[in-house]
Parts: sequence; C-alpha cells; structure tokens
Amino acid sequence: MTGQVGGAREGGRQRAIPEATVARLALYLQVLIALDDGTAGQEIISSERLAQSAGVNSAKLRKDLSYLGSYGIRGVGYDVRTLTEEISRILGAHRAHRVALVGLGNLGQALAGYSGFAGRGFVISALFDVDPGRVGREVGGRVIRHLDEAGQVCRAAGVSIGVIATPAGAAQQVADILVAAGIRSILNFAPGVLTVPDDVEVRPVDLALELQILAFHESRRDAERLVPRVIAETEPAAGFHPAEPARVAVTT
Ligand SMILES: NC(=O)c1ccc[n+]([C@@H]2O[C@H](COP(=O)([O-])OP(=O)(O)OC[C@H]3O[C@@H](n4cnc5c(N)ncnc54)[C@H](O)[C@@H]3O)[C@@H](O)[C@H]2O)c1
Repeated sequence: MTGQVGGAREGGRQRAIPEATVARLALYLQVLIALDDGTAGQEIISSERLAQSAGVNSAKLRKDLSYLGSYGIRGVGYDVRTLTEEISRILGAHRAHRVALVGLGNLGQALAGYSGFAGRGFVISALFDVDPGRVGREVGGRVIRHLDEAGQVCRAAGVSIGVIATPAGAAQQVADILVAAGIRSILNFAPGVLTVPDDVEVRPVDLALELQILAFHESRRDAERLVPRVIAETEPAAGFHPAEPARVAVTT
C-alpha cells in the first residue's frame, strides 16, 4: 500500500496527494454536502468555517485544498458548488462505484443495511456468503448469492470494490476470488494481512487499532495534565523546609 494516491494534474502530470489529505478531503466533502443540503444554496464558505466544521485548522485546510489548484477567493472564501465538484472529481465520488460485500454475518448485514453509502457514491451491488442458511436470503433489498457466483456476478454488475467481512480464516480465499473476478480495490474488515497482486489496493479496517490510538492520545492528555500539577506541587512554597519531602500529585 502506498502513502500517496494519484490526484490533481500539474503541468499535465498527476500530482500525488498524501493519504491523510485524501481522508481530510472526504471530510470536507461531507461538510460541503451537508451545507449544501441544509442551507439551500449557500454559495461561499470561508476557509475558517470549513476548517472548523471539519475539525482541522485553517492552515491545514488551505494546504489540503492547494492540491486541487486555487479555488479560494482571498478574503472571501470558497465557492461551495465548485469546491464540492472539484473534491468529488478528485476523490472519484462524482461517479458511482459498485461494491460487492462478502460475509453477511453481524457486520456484513449492518453494512448491507446502511443507507449512507449511496449518498457518497457507493452502491452495494452484490452480496456473497457460503452459508446455505444465508444464501438466497435478502438483506437491504439484495439477495445473498453463493461466493461461487462472484466472478460472473461481479463482472456483470461492473463491481470495482470488494468488502470482506468474513472470519479471518476465510479472508485470503475470498480475496483471491475477488481478485480473480477483476476487483482491484478491497476493504478488509477481517483481522490479518492479505496477499494480493501489486495492482490490487487493500485497505484494512481495524476498529481496535483506532481505539488503541484514542487510548494513546487519552493517556498523553492525562500525562500532560499531571505534569503541571507535579511542578506546581513540587515548587518550594513560602516556609518550605528542605528536610520536608516534596509532595507529588499521584493519580490512580
Ligand atoms: N475491523 C473491525 O474493526 C472489525 C469489527 C468487527 C468485526 N470484524 C471482523 O469482521 C469479520 C466478520 O465479523 P462478524 O461478527 O460479522 O462475523 P460473523 O461470524 O457474524 O459473520 C461472518 C460471515 O462470513 C460468512 N463466511 C464464512 N466463510 C466465508 C467464505 N469463505 N466466503 C463467504 N462468506 C463466508 C459466514 O457464513 C458469516 O455469514 C470477522 O473477521 C471479524 O473479526 C472486524
């Protein structure tokens, strides 16, 4: 997996966009779409307001948007429609992407029933499982097909993205089948690393990892809160006696 993705053109060549910027562009697009829906025709948005709504600072926002070219009007802001279209174009969100979902258990059924993908340009077009108790059933208005049909169904439906929500032990076999069906982009919820050809992009999703990152930031914040207290409480106060041990704040 690369840390950069192809993006805006510069002098006829594609200018690579860092992955973190791509993630934030998706966030800006979400804000812009909500804004367009909610305010019926707001035309201009300031970089400060867009940055604040997306939870980033204005400097970072301007740097991110610089990958698109210059769409801002200095001192005024960004044209909402133009910026929405441009970010959509860069993210490929201006056209529908057909998605196949494999593994219709707890997670797969929740994903298949989620209505929010369509508004972002993702259409769940095919569902696959191998459990005879699930194959033939309908989830989110689609019938679950047997994985053996994946090649034929995915090609016929023009599926370009596969989502794996099977147990870890089945994920590699499922990935191989999706790749053989012509799919070059895979979102993998199953734990573990998949082996795929170089031209296939796999994005692992690991909520436990995200929670660990949150926990890390939380313990950093706790440590930062503790340090000023330690300093304050160890500073010699008036009447301090050198033989007296310094008091240090301890949180449990
Ligand atoms: N990444 C995350 O943050 C995250 C969060 C929750 C679950 N998970 C993972 O997602 C996966 C699914 O979790 P779940 O709770 O929905 O499990 P589940 O057992 O409820 O569902 C798994 C489904 O996969 C199907 N399946 C099994 N082998 C298959 C195969 N070879 N081909 C097609 N389908 C097959 C089963 O029949 C079942 O319907 C697990 O690997 C789990 O660890 C990941």
